[in-house]
Amino acid sequence: MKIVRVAVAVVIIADRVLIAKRATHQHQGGLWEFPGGKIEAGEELESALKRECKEELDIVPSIIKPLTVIEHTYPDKAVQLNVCIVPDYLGVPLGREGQPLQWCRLEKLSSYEFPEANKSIIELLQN
Ligand SMILES: Nc1nc2c([nH]c(=O)n2[C@@H]2O[C@H](COP(=O)(O)OP(=O)(O)OP(=O)(O)O)[C@@H](O)[C@H]2O)c(=O)[nH]1
Ligand SMILES: [Mg+2]
Repeated sequence: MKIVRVAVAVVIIADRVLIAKRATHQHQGGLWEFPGGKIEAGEELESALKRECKEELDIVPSIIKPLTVIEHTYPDKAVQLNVCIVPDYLGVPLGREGQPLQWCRLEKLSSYEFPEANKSIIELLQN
């Protein structure tokens, strides 16, 4: 299976993380996620992350710190999540694609339903 490379932004301010709800028609629809999306051919991770943050949240990350890379194979799709921490940004986040947003306390992350691949990200964030 071809691996889809994805840029994932974990926007954290103090003890809260910005999460978004995936639309029902999307892959892993109805679950919560960290904003982000597919890295285009020839695109750098940072550029993809900034582009997705603008497209999905209308913010511009001012600091980007690589956190981890996670490879996960769903029954229908293989993904490589390139997860970055965004501890600062310009603008005011809004769900530009109509997706609900939530500032979730780190300790509460486990009470939201995320795609399987996110489990180890959440563990990392909470430890
Ligand atoms: N953005 C994002 N994608 C995730 C997460 N966890 C996870 O397994 N994925 C998977 O990564 C893949 C790509 O993400 P995406 O659907 O947001 O890509 P995109 O923004 O380019 O969307 P589009 O294809 O609707 O245009 C999806 O298959 C999605 O299920 C996550 O926390 N955030
Ligand atoms: Mg996306």
